Amino acid sequence: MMVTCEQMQRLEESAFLRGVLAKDLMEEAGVGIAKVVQQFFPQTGALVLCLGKGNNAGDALVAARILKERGWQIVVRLAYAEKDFKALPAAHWKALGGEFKIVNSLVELSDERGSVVVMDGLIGIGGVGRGALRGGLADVVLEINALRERRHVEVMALDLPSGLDGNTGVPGACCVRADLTITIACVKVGLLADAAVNHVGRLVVVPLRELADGAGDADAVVLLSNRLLSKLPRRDFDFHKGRAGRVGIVAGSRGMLGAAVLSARGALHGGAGLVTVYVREEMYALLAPMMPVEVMVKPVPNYEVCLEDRLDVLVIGPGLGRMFAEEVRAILKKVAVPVVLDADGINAMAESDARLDFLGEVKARVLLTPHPGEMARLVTGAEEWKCLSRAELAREFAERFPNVQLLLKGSRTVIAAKGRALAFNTTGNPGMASGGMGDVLSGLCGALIAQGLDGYDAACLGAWLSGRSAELAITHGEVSQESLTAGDVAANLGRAFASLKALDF
Ligand SMILES: NC(=O)C1=CN([C@@H]2O[C@H](COP(=O)(O)OP(=O)(O)OC[C@H]3O[C@@H](n4cnc5c(N)ncnc54)[C@H](OP(=O)(O)O)[C@@H]3O)[C@@H](O)[C@H]2O)[C@@H](O)CC1
Ligand SMILES: Nc1ncnc2c1ncn2[C@@H]1O[C@H](COP(=O)(O)OP(=O)(O)O)[C@@H](O)[C@H]1O
Ligand SMILES: [K+]
Repeated sequence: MMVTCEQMQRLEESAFLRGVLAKDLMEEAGVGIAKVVQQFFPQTGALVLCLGKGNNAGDALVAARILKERGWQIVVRLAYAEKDFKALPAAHWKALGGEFKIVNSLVELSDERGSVVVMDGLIGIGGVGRGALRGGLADVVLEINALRERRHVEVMALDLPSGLDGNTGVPGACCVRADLTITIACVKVGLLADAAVNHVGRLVVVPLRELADGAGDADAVVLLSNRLLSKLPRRDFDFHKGRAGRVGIVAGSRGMLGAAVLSARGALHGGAGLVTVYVREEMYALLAPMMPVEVMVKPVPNYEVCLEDRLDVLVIGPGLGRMFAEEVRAILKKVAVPVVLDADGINAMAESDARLDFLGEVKARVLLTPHPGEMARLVTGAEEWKCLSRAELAREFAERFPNVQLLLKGSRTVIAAKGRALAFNTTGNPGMASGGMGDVLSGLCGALIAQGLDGYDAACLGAWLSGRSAELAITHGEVSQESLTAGDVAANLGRAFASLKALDF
């Protein structure tokens, strides 16, 4: 459920009227935040608490109390004097005990060695409608952003990045740039605005039992493991490869053969029963040795031949090049099974004279997976869509093409289909900004469709899993955001499935 800050405050007020205690909510929030920290930062280090005077600071203090017991070194930067704390955070300030360091400025941490994680507990929904940050809060925000930029510390914002308008998502002049935002109970609408993305970063929701339902936008959801897991088919003991599904892949061309390999790896590690990659005869000798041995590589004189095979889904486009556009369009006119249309598959349509009308005439269900550049090519000329946000564009597009499910890629991937809630992915990191990530995703989505999911569910699950895989490659593997490759994402999909089943954040 997505809420405005005012709706969130009303939810809290009605919980208090039912007898729920603010201190219990804060304890539950803090326990959840500590779990999130342990998931994303399995190695302990220095935890720098940046505290305002309200309950947002209280959440941070509860989490810090727990993390201190688990071995984190606590450092505190106060935006106000200690005496200014409201009652609840004041109590948790006392409970934190001694044994921590107070700094007057975060500049003091510029040369701190080891892992440093900053927690922004400056201000949450209490800042709504109060204008730009002032005084001590503004000073600390500037210090956080400077430390993040120069010292490469990780910044976690609690509930909202301080300085962000939680309703519109517009960042104020002083606004925390977080790598991770841990929002409490419900997602505040502003967190999903296009303007907010570089301040929010990875979005995590810590649920609170007593604030679970209520008013808000039910036509939009964020993708969370607890909702996604039920979409993943549970395998019977006598499951076999035929039931796991047959994925056909039309991908790769001279200069871009690796795209076919990455897509096939996405399909294999996504659980497909049988994966067949179709390759032009003249490329066969080059591509076949590059493929994982589990993949069937079929030389064809023309890609339309794939229509003769028994398949459950056809993935078309990764690294296909522009010279087979006619064949792609011919396949789309005849294909009966669901299609995942990516990259040059999308370009093949964008280049046709009919463009969007062509898409409307395709009989099969099509999961379209454009990145923003491919999307722009596809809707060129559709003037009415020029000024829309990513979410609005996805919604309008899905409304116009009922046979299409849209996965619009980006740091905040959105998924839309007619009659379904607009879904915002939460996982992934800037390490994914390198070639081939989308190729893995296309094969992964294909595998999920082959296992019986519809295109919308496959897109939701595929986006979450590929982003989570990128995260796990960094937290549990030997790579950094800089060194992460699409191959790492394919290789870590098993960890991502395990993480989904563990109901990780
Ligand atoms: N209620 C609960 O039980 C639960 C609450 N929860 C948590 O509490 C958070 C809300 O806490 P909150 O209401 O205490 O407000 P919070 O955001 O900490 O700060 C408000 C303070 O900031 C100040 N201030 C405001 N604007 C300013 C400006 N522009 N520039 C400078 N200062 C400004 C203002 O000071 P004033 O100006 O009034 O003196 C005020 O004292 C919520 O986001 C969530 O994290 C969860 O644990 C769930 C249970
Ligand atoms: N900063 C980021 N945060 C999260 N996910 C990202 C980020 N950058 C890229 N991605 C994801 O990586 C993938 C890139 O896909 P795409 O651009 O099609 O790659 P390619 O065409 O090279 O295979 C998409 O799933 C996208 O959502
Ligand atoms: K905050």
